[in-house]
Amino acid sequence: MDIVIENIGQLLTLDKKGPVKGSEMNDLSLLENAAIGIKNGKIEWIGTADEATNIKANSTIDAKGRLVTPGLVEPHTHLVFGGSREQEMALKQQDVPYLEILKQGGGILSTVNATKKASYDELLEKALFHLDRMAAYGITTVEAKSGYGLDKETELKQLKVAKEAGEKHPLDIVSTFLGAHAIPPKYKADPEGFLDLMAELFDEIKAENLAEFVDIFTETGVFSIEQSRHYLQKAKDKGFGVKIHADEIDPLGGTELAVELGAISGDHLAVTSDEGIKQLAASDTIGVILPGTSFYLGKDTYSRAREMIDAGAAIAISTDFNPGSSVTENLQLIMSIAALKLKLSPEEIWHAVTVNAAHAIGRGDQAGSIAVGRNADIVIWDAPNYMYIPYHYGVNHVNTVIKNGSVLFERQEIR
Ligand SMILES: O=C(O)CC1=NCN=C1
Ligand SMILES: [Zn+2]
Repeated sequence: MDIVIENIGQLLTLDKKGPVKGSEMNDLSLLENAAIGIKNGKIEWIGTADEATNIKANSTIDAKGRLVTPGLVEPHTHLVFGGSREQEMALKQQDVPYLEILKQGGGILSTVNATKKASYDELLEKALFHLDRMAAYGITTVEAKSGYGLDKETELKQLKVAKEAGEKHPLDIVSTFLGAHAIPPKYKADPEGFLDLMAELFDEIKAENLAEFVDIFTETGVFSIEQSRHYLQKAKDKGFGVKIHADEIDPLGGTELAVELGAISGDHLAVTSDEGIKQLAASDTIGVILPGTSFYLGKDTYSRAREMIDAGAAIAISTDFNPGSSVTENLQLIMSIAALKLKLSPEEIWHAVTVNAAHAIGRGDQAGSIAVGRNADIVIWDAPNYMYIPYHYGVNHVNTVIKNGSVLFERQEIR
């Protein structure tokens, strides 16, 4: 054995077929006084602390009775972007609505301008920097969207940056093409024409393996249900999985569209209708809930994720890391907001940041669980149990992050 992690107080394996739905999300199996054996970057053995004493290993890590879980899976980020939008904070404080800022040419369009100006290397360096911070927060697999180009050249630039970031950085990246993120000014009167332009990229993106999913912002003032249906059907016909930024601000019925199209996930779902909750619960589409965005946009209402799970849906949660509507890589903070504002139990939250998040990006067989044969993506936490993480909010509880069997991050003691 290469490494044995011994003296694990509480081990959450989350070793379930998944996606985990409804009341199943509350059924969290855990092992106490456990140990894990790692060999060639994979999990080779899981057992008790006593059994571990008979195992020869090149090195051991003493978990000192702490919590150990799978590496977190981040299913929804806008990782690759130029610039920043701190100047919009004042508008948010004056309660200028998100869609109004966008209409005035700010918001997404402001980041589009900055992304077009940024060089490939600047975008790559920035993405690697944010991936380092995500790793330090315990995240070991990340979904990354394009969507700040809104022209062929810049959308491809973003996707190529994400691909190279995945090759250069130890975290695993899953890419999504979000060229349909907003309508650029020159297509203001012709959103369909813009979607046709973005759809022309499908063949090249598929051929160069630049994205596995195609996503669209279905929202008032962006793309309608009909435009989204037509565009995503084209993407499905080209062999892409589909996702939808659905029911974030206005309840257009994006959740129902995600279910209708067999989307792997419907994301945001902040204002999903009763009918949408019913259809989601009866489907295989995973609801990816972004409560940090509701918080950051100063919303009084949050996704009805509690009702979604009670109705039988599979739910994942995410930071929605992006430069305008949720500027944080701290998925642990989102776990706390999910507890306090979505009223999810700690058990549901742990399913939502591991096994269900992995399934929401097509990695259910590779990430989000600790099981023999899986990649050794593991986090040792400075916490006695799994309830502690959502309970103690806003800080980083990570002690050690292991990715494919290598230690990526260890908290440094200052004393
Ligand atoms: O504002 C942004 O940059 C990201 C976003 N897209 C749709 N909702 C939020
Ligand atoms: Zn988003």
